[in-house]
Parts: sequence; structure tokens; C-alpha cells
Amino acid sequence: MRISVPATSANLGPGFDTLGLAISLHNQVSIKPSKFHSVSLKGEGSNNPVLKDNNMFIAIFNDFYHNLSQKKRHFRFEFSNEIPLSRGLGSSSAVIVSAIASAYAIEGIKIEKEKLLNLALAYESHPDNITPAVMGGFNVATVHENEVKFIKKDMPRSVKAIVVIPNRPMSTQLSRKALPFKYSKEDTIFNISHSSLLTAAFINEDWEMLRNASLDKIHQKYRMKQMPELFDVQKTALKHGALMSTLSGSGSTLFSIALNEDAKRIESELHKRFPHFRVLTRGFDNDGVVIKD
Ligand SMILES: Nc1ncnc2c1ncn2[C@@H]1O[C@H](COP(=O)(O)OP(=O)(O)O)[C@@H](O)[C@H]1O
Ligand SMILES: N[C@@H](CCOP(=O)(O)O)C(=O)O
Repeated sequence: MRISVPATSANLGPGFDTLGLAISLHNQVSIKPSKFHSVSLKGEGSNNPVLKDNNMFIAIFNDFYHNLSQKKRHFRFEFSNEIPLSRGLGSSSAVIVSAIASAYAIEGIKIEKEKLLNLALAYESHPDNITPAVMGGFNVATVHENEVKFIKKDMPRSVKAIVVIPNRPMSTQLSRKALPFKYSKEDTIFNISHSSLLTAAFINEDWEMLRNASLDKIHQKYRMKQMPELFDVQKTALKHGALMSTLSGSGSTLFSIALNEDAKRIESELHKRFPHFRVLTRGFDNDGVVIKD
């Protein structure tokens, strides 16, 4: 059995813990019953000993598998990871979602995507990464009485994601702690209005609106101060024609959207100016998690 799950960019500026979309950058895992437990790792995280010895995917998969099957079996896990760890591209959500989906798939139990999403919520309380990881596309999501309520919109092929991935990680847990405890009424209203406008702009594909609508006052500046070069990355992307440029999730990646015809030029400007960071241009993923066979 093989499974694929996309990277996600959450918040999109003002939509803290609410807005997110899926990018065509995937983790894949193949799982086969085996005499002994074994793990092979390629791509992101392959040099990280934690992923061999204490892998979050395997822990979640085993919990669900044992509950569903009431059996103890060994498996060979072959991971091929494109999603960098702790860079704000939803690596933890990808792991949570794909581990739960795999446990159901290997037992031959069909699981509805809505149920998968709500099971994932037990591991990550904010729904802005897990929703696009499960559903693909652009999503507005909230949690109401322990259930994710969301609306999804497919992303068109006419726009691309450009991600600038720094060489330093930012842990989501620590990055959340860097935020103020309270916000002023002005900043709160600013974010509600911008997040609402941004949502409408995505739904209507009104790309010209993104630049203003993606402004935020409640989290980016506090987080980006930890890596001030990110302010330059954001300015450079916007100067060269990005439609919007925001901190991806809790960082450290900077996420931009551009029209197809501008994307490669912006990528090359960013690459020239920030040669020590990785710059990738990708399309968007509208499928979310997929079981391949
Ligand atoms: N491919 C992976 N396999 C196993 N665990 C992973 C993988 N990717 C991420 N993780 C787990 O998720 C943690 C990163 O989560 P987090 O700080 O929320 O980063 P992100 O912003 O990428 O979601 C890692 O420290 C690791 O425990
Ligand atoms: N809304 C969350 C999103 C975290 O995304 P991640 O990709 O950094 O895990 C937050 O801003 O903390």
C-alpha cells in the first residue's frame, strides 16, 4: 500500500489558525507486512536519527492499527519525504493525516475524509494544516464543538506557489509561544476584516486583491523577528511581482503566490538574492491525502 500527502501553508497572513492550502510537494510512504519491523527513509529527514528510532508516523500508525485490527504485526515502512521538517510547511500534519489514513487502508477499512480530518484533530488542535492536508485546495476551517467545519475551494492552474525555505527550522510549539497573550481591539478588527477579504478573494479568484487582503497584525512580525532576513524575502517577492507573500504557518518558510507567467522570474530573483535558502516553485494540490494502491 502506498500513500501520498501534500505540504500545506497555513494562516496565509491574517487567517491565523483558520486559512490554509495544499502545495504540490508530497511525502509518500509504502507499507508492507514483513517478518520484522524495518524502516527506510529517503529525502527530508533522512539524516535525522529521531525519524528512525522514534518516528511520529509509526507511533500514530501503530496506535490506530492495533485498535482497528487487535493484532500485532510487523511492517516495512519506506518513506520518501519532500516536506521539510519544522519549516512551516505542515510536516507534522502530513504525518498525522497519512499515518491515520494508512492504518485504515492496510486493514481494508474505508474511511471518509471528514472522519479522517476529525481523528487528526486529536493530534493537532488548529485545523488550518490538517484540513488542506486531507482535502487539498484552499480551505477555511474552524473547530466547533470538537468538530472541524470547513469550506474547500480548488486552486486553479493559473497561479503557483513559490516557497523560500530557510536553512534553520522554527518549531511550531515554540513559535506559538512567541506570540502576545492579548491583542488590541484595533489589531483584532484588522485581522478579522483582512482574513474575511482574503477568503472572498480566493473564492472569487480575485488575485489583485491578495496583496492588501493578506496583511496581518497578530503573528507574523513577532515570529519573523526571530529571523529578520525573512522581512527582506517578503519585500523581494512582492517587489518582483508576487501577488502575496506571507510567513508559511509558524515559519520559517516564506510562502508567495504568483501568476504562472511571473513565477519563474520571481523564483530566480529570490534565488539570486538569497542563495543560502532553498527556493521552489510548485503548483497547488487539489486532492489532499491519496491512497495509491
Ligand atoms: N516525515 C516525518 N516523519 C516523522 N515525523 C515527522 C516528519 N515530519 C515531521 N515530523 C515530526 O513533526 C515535527 C515537526 O512539527 P512542527 O514543528 O509542527 O513543524 P511543521 O511546521 O513542519 O509542521 C518533527 O519534529 C517531527 O517530530
Ligand atoms: N496556525 C498555526 C500553523 C502552524 O503551521 P506549521 O506548518 O508551522 O505547523 C500557527 O501559526 O501556529
